[in-house]
Amino acid sequence: MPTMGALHEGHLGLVREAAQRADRVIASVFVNPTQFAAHEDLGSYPRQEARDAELLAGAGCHLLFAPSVDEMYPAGATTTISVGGPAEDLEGAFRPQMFGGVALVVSKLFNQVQPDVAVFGEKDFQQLMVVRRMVRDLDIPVEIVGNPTERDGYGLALSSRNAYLSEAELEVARQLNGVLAEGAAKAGTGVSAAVIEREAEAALLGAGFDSIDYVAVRDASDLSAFEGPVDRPARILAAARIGKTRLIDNMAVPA
Ligand SMILES: Nc1ncnc2c1ncn2[C@@H]1O[C@H](COP(=O)(O)OP(=O)(O)OP(=O)(O)O)[C@@H](O)[C@H]1O
Ligand SMILES: CC(C)(CO)[C@@H](O)C(=O)[O-]
Ligand code: BAL
Repeated sequence: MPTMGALHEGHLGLVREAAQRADRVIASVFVNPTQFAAHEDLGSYPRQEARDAELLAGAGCHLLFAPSVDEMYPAGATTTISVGGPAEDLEGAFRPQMFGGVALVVSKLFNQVQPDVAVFGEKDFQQLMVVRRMVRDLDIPVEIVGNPTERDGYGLALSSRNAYLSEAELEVARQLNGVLAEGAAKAGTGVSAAVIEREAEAALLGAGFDSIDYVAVRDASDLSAFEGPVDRPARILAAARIGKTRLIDNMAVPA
C-alpha cells in the first residue's frame, strides 16, 4: 500500500482492504520527489510520520516502510519509466512529470517489497489505470486492487491536500462532488460528453473555484474520449483549483 503519508480514513480503508486479502500488510510513506514539478508543493506537503505509524498500526498494518530520499534514489540512478497510453492526458497534461515519477517509485516499491497484492484508491482514478497498465506491460507479478473513494459527510473526497483549505475554501471544495454527480446524471439523457464537461466547468466556477484544469467524461476502461453522447460505461474526472490548492475527484458514469 504505497502512500505519501499525512494519512486519513481514505488510506486506512486501503489498509483494511489489504488486510482482507493478505496475511501481512506493508504500507510505505514516502513523499516522492520525482512526481513533483519544481513549482509544486513538495516542500510544504504535510508530513506527520509518528501519527501515520500509529494510525497504520491501529488499522491492521504490520510494517511501515518510510525510506529517505537518498535510500530511494541513490546518487547515479538514471532509469526512467514512461507508461504512455492512459498517462498521457488529464493529470499527465497538467502535471507532465507526475506519472513518470509515480511509475518509477511504484515499480521500485514493488521490487523492494515483492507484494502479492497492491491496493490503490479510486480517488486517483487515472493513477490506478496507469499502475495497472505498467504492471501489465512490464509483467510485474502483482494484483492491483482499486478501492472506492472515502468522502466526508458533505461528499468531499478525503485528501491530504484538504489540510491546505481555509474554512471558506472548504465550503467551495465541498461542491465539487455534487457538480460531478450532476454531470454523471446527464450522461444517461443523450447529452454529449463535451456539453456535460462545459456545463460542469461553468458550475464549478459559479461555485467559487478559481480555475479549472479539466472536467472530462471518459471511457471507464481506457480513459479514451467520447465523440458524442456517452454510450459506454464512463467516468467523469475533474481537477480544479481554489487559491493555492489543487483538488481532484472523479466518479462512475453509468452507460
Ligand atoms: N479519499 C480516498 N479514498 C480512497 N483512497 C484514497 C483517498 N485518498 C487517497 N487515497 C489513496 O491513497 C493512496 C495514497 O494517496 P496519497 O498519499 O497521495 O493521499 P491523498 O490524500 O490522495 O493525497 P494528495 O492530497 O496527495 O492527493 C493512493 O492510492 C490514493 O488513491
Ligand atoms: C502512489 C503514490 C504513493 C506514489 O508516490 C502517490 O502517487 C500517491 O500517494 O497516490
Ligand atoms: N495523490 C496522488 C499523488 C500526487 O498528487 O502527486
